[in-house]
Amino acid sequence: MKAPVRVAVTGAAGQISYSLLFRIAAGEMLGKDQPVILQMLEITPALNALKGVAMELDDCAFPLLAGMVCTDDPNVAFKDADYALLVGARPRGPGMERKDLLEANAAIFSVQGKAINDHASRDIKVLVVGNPANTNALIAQRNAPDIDPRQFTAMMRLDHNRAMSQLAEKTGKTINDVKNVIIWGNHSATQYPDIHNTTVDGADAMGLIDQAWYENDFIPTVQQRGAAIIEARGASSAASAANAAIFHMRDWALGTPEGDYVTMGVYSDGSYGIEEGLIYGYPCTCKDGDWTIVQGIETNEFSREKMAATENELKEERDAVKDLLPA
Ligand SMILES: NC(=O)c1ccc[n+]([C@@H]2O[C@H](COP(=O)([O-])OP(=O)(O)OC[C@H]3O[C@@H](n4cnc5c(N)ncnc54)[C@H](O)[C@@H]3O)[C@@H](O)[C@H]2O)c1
Ligand SMILES: O=C(O)C[C@H](O)C(=O)O
Repeated sequence: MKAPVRVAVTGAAGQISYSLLFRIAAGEMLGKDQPVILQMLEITPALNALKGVAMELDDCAFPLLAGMVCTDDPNVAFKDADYALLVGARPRGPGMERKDLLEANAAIFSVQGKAINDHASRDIKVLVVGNPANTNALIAQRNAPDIDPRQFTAMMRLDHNRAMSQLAEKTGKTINDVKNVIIWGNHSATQYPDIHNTTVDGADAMGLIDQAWYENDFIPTVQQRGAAIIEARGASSAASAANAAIFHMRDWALGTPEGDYVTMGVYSDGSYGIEEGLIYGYPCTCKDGDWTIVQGIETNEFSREKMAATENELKEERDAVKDLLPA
């Protein structure tokens, strides 16, 4: 048996975490041979609810669950953490854009970035789920100057999965047939779902659909899917968000399959002309616990315009929280 790793999860009594923690403890994120210690963070008034979640985790008798910590102190939650899933934040309601949450949520991520900097493993892998995820990831990263910025990522995988599923349905194929989808940019309504390099059952995706469906149906459906779920459920996506978090971390830790790539919100190195230092959705492959931005993808004018629009929104969000970004 491997030595246990420490996985910090914030917002651990919230709705996403209720779909997330049990799957992590079951080995679906880091493998069926990897014991985990769950270090769960909540705000003080939610500690009793968190206790209930911990009791249920106990009652599952998961062989891989090697320990649990329940706390309202970020310094305790991130102590020696090897992985951190930053879920705890307010979700949006009907009629809101995700960036409307910036004011409510941004401060959470500066505090947690500092706690990660001071207490976590130097090799920690951080995934930010709480919205607006890319800019919250930027805030956490900038408040953790002693940790490599590449170790802070934002969740774009839900958008990626949504795009795969829409395309499989449209073409009458299965998810397993869809390869190399990209969601460029921000986890917001400006994200750009790009299928110019996608194949479906080996065929070029753009050849299987028409441009009008791509522009007027597919792109807005994927961009607005979070709002559509809120409208239908009366609450933001939870199980699918937890699933995307599991997939993101699993692929980062254990590697992406040969011949496919995934979308991750990662620290821009200037690839594809995007400003360095933004947390931007890029096509990535992962190997040996590290990610690489896929290079050499051709982008046409339509794509470049959309990639720039979502980049501009990320710059605006960054400028709106500049007080929380130490130089
Ligand atoms: N990136 C994505 O694709 C994606 C998908 C779905 C939801 N989200 C976002 O994830 C976040 C959580 O969603 P949810 O549905 O689980 O919300 P929720 O309200 O059910 O749970 C959030 C939990 O976070 C806790 N919390 C608040 N402040 C905290 C802090 N400082 N430290 C620790 N815990 C704290 C709350 O007490 C609550 O239990 C929201 O911001 C939502 O918009 C992102
Ligand atoms: O849309 C939201 O506010 C929740 C989440 O980001 C989603 O995409 O489902």
